[in-house]
Amino acid sequence: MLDQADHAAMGGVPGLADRALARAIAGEVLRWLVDLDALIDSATRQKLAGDAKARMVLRMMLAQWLRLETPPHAVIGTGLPLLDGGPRRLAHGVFSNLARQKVTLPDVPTLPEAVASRWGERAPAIAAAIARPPPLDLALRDAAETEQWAERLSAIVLAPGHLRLPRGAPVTELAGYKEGAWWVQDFAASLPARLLGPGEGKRALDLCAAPGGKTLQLAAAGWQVTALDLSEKRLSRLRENLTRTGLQAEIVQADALKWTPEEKFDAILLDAPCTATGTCRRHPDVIHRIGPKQIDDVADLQAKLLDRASHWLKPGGRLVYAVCSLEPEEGEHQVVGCMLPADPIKPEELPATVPPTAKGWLRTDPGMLAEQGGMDGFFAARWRAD
Ligand SMILES: C[S@@+](CC[C@H](N)C(=O)[O-])C[C@H]1O[C@@H](n2cnc3c(N)ncnc32)[C@H](O)[C@@H]1O
Repeated sequence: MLDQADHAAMGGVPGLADRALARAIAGEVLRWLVDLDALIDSATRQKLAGDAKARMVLRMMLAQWLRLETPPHAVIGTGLPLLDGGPRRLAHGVFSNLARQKVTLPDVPTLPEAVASRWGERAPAIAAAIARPPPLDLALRDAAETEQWAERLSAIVLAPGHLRLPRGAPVTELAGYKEGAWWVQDFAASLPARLLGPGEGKRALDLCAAPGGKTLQLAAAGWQVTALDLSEKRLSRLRENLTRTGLQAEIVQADALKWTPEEKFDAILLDAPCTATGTCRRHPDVIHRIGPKQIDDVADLQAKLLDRASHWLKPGGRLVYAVCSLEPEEGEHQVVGCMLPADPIKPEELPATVPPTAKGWLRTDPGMLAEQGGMDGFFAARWRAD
């Protein structure tokens, strides 16, 4: 969602540096929204409406000063003109008052109450992970070259085939980008495809495949991949990724709720559409945008997709269901509805830093791997057809 808004909003912003700054301000406002609003409310006699333009501009000004370390006079110079013909004096007074008091933000962003109660005891670690944008993770086309690429890119190794670089690295200028030696993929997002093992030329369906991080992984692991997605626009990114990496997959644009395969598969990866709350470090808009209604709607779609996919396996074939969501309704609750025999994940199938749960599922949280910059929240489970 933030990416879509970004695309629409950036139309009138010339220059890469200005766009990066606008994106950084939006990201910081979304991460620290509750705390920024508390500061604004502490300095106004009458509470500003939630959607008042003065509040919006003050949030941006405070985020620039408190998070992006822009000096107050520069913030005033760029922020107040946004309120020309409006409550400019009010905003000036509020900002100057807070700057004089040298207010600060807490170490960890405060989550909206409903979100904190939804995430329960996991909430503090997730909130801490939201405080900073995440580092850059790369999945390698050839895991045997892990050490070599780690050295070339000055990266740390998270697991065979997966590297981490500091955030802000210019992706298209990094060694190996042009020749397609790697693609950008959060470490947690790389785990579900690992659960299908090597392909040895057998057929895999990547259901809900675009923009294709997991298609690339499956193809690189030797699967003969059919990549299906509803969105032609997102599939065009999958095509670009295949071209850049020199990997291959058959691409199908279709609605998985209507499509039926002509032949069954040895493996299916259903990376279902979800609320994506597990990506809150990168997309902090999900903290404010997702609530029970969005969770219910998507859980309904996930159940239908899982049911359909469970009929498309050859005997002995394996199905992995995955979502980048932190919500049990999309993960733990969802999988109990699948009628196939469970195929619990074994510890030796995953990197030691992310062991499976007692039930043999995968559950990651943004608060895991905290020292190295966290990871997306993912859930995955696996079944094997009789
Ligand atoms: C979580 S994303 C997939 C990410 C992808 N697996 C990857 O690793 O890059 C979910 C995808 O489901 C697709 N989708 C949603 N509803 C669908 C449907 N009814 N049939 C097929 N694809 C659908 C969306 O277009 C979106 O690309």
